This record gives sequence, C-alpha cells and structure tokens, in this order.
Amino acid sequence: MTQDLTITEVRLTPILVADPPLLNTQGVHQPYTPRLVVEVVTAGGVTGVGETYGDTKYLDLAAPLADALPGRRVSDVNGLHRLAALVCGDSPEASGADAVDAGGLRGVQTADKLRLSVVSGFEVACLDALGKALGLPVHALLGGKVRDAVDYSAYLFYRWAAHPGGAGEPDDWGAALDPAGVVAQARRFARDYGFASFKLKGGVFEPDEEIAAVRALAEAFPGQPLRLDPNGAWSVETSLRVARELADILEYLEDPASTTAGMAQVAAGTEMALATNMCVTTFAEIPEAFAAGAVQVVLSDHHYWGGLRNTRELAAICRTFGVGLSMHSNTHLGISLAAMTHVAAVVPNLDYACDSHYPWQSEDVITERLEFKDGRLAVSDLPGLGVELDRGRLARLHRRWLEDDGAMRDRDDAAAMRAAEPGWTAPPVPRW
Ligand SMILES: O=C([O-])C(=O)C[C@H](O)[C@@H](O)C(=O)[O-]
Ligand SMILES: [Mg+2]
Repeated sequence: MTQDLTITEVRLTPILVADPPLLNTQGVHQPYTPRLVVEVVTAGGVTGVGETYGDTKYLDLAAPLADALPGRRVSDVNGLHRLAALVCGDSPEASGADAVDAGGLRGVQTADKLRLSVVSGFEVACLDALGKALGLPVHALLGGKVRDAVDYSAYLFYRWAAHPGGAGEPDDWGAALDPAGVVAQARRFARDYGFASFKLKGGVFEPDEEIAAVRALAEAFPGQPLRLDPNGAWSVETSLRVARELADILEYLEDPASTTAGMAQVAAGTEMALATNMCVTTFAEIPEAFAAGAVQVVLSDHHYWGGLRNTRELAAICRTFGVGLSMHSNTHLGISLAAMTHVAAVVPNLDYACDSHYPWQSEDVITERLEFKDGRLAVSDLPGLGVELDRGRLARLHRRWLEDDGAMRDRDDAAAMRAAEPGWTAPPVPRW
C-alpha cells in the first residue's frame, strides 16, 4: 500500500441552501438554511467530503478541529474523536444546560451533542477519502452491505405555497394546510419517487386536524406504513388520545411528548410503538429511556450520534435491547444522503424506511443528484461515498452564505415565522 493517507489540508465551506416554507411546531423553515461542507485532502492527493450542520455554533467547533487535523491519517477515526474532545472546547451557546435547539427540534442540546454533530462531518469525509484511496465503498469500510438498496419514506410537511414576501427560491408544490393538501403532496411523492411509507410532520395544527390528515392518508394509501411526528408538542393525555384514535393506522408515533418521563408515561398507556429523535439522541440518554420503556424505536442519525461507526454501535445496542431502529433526517444535501445510505446498508436491524428531507432540497453540491427509484436508493459500490463535489455549485452556495447579513446563518424556525406572524414565539411545551 503506497497511498499516503496523511491529512495535509482540511477545507470548511459554510453554505446556505434553499429550503421551502415547511411548517413545524416551532415555526417555519427559513428561505435558506445553513450547512457545512468538510473536505479532507491527503498527501496521496485524495479528497474526501462530508456534510453537517452549518450554524455558527457548529462552525465554531469545526474550525479548531480543522486546524488540528493535518498530520493525522484519514484511517485514524478513533483518534478523530479523541482529538475533537481535546480541541473543540465548548461552544458558548451550548453551555446553557437544557437549552433547546431553535430550529433542529432535536431535544436537549449539550456541548457533547454539538461536538458529535461536527465530528460526524469530519468522520464521513475521512471515510470517503479512505475508501477512495483503497478503492472501496464506505459500506465496505463499515463491514460490508447487507442490502443492495435502502428504503426511504416520504417526509410530508404542512407548508405554505411560498415564503412570506416571496423570499427564497420558488417551487411548484403549492400549499398543504389540510387533509386534502397533505394527501395531494403524498400522491406526488409516491408518483415521482415511488415512496411507499409516509411520515407527516405534525405539531402544527390542533391534534384533531392532524388525526384527520392521517386518516385521509390511510384512506388514500390503504395498508401502507404511516407515521406522525409532532416533535413533543402534546401532553401525555393528548398523546394517549391520539394513540387511541390512530391505533390501527400508524406504524409508530414519533415524539408525541417531549421528555423521556413523558414518553414513558405515554408508553405505559398504549400499545402503540413510540419512536424518538428527541429524547434519545446520544448514548448517555439510552439507559434511562430503555429502562423506563419510554421508546420502542430509536431514530438514528449519523449527524447526531457522531458518525457512521457510532450509528452502527447504536444499532447494536438497540438490537440487544429489542428496540427498533429507524433513521431521522434534517435538511441535508446529497453528501449526507450518500452517507446515510452507506450506514443504512450495513445495519441488519434497520427495521423501517428511513426519513429524508432530500426531495425538498432543489439545490445540491454534488455533480449528480441521487435518485430514488421505487422509494429506494441503490447502495453505491463506487470508491468512498460514490459522490463527486461540484465546485461551481459549492462556490455559488458559499457566496450566498458570504453575502447573507447574518439573518440566515443560524436556523431559527420561530424567527422565520415572525415574517408572517409578528410576535410569534416558539410555543411552550406541551402546546396541546
Ligand atoms: O423528525 C424530526 O423530528 C425532524 O425531522 C426534525 C426536523 O427539524 C423537522 O421537524 C423539520 O425540519 O422541521
Ligand atoms: Mg422526529
């Protein structure tokens, strides 16, 4: 092996990506959302790419890691985690205990979780470079794929036709603000991408309206898997009522209540499987939640959990405890979708179709967008992730970030909502 795997350069490129006016319980997506593209370059001349959150608090942690990494090898992924713990320090914004992320709806935010999200982008870039250097796909570096294609689910959102004042990039999806609008959106997802399971982002309207939307979906797509996710907006009582009303319809109910204790109370009163990407988003949160029987399905997310290898470890823990595994998504581009697909391909117990926001993203930084066929993505056997960075596209989205006055650089769905409803603040939990 003559390839020199030593990292000689790390490039960080913050970008702003167009995002439609998708509604959630905190507010609405901004016209543009921040992401960070990480590139690691080896002495052997190979470049690996990764992608993660791009808000200021993540950039603040990524910069010292990028400075410290040259001289290490892309194969030293354990060392990457140790290095990050040493050099990243705590983002000032992460130090407030129990702070809740303003846009990501990812539960309690800690310095540890922020650092792991940053490391995930670097880990993926290192694995991409290592795979390219060795001529192996990332899934082979993770032990080899156990499936040739990964199922994804349609991610339905209540939405407006356009951002207030026509901000951002227009699209032709139209508004979806009632059951008919949600079903029309789902039909388009089924027609254009072949998705066979559907998740509705809830917590936007009164629970009865969202129950009606899910019932309309069940009528339109009989027997197909459906999920509802209000991001912890409901009380235990409301959660139990919704679980009763949708008992025979939902595959699982995602984060009906907002804390482990609340989820445990809901779980004790229903047979419905409860899933989470809010109360179990890091290893330290597992023991309490599993002991309390608070969740029956964990939504993995390699950004949250610190990379692809940690996601595999999460899968092993879930398997051990008889807890199901699905996959969460936040706004992301093709680099992350490729990474999600590689890790999903190696986890035997990925029991559900994965979430992905990707169809909502009209822009990308790779040369060829990934294509869902029959609701699935083929697992790439090309070296590394199997995607190529498009430098022109990256430069354009970076220029947008440079020219932004700061309004879009930190995702804040409640602030975005104020463009339509001045005085709006993220509703207290439980909202209903
Ligand atoms: O499953 C989830 O909870 C999410 O995907 C969180 C996201 O932030 C989603 O709610 C969104 O993008 O509005
Ligand atoms: Mg969720």
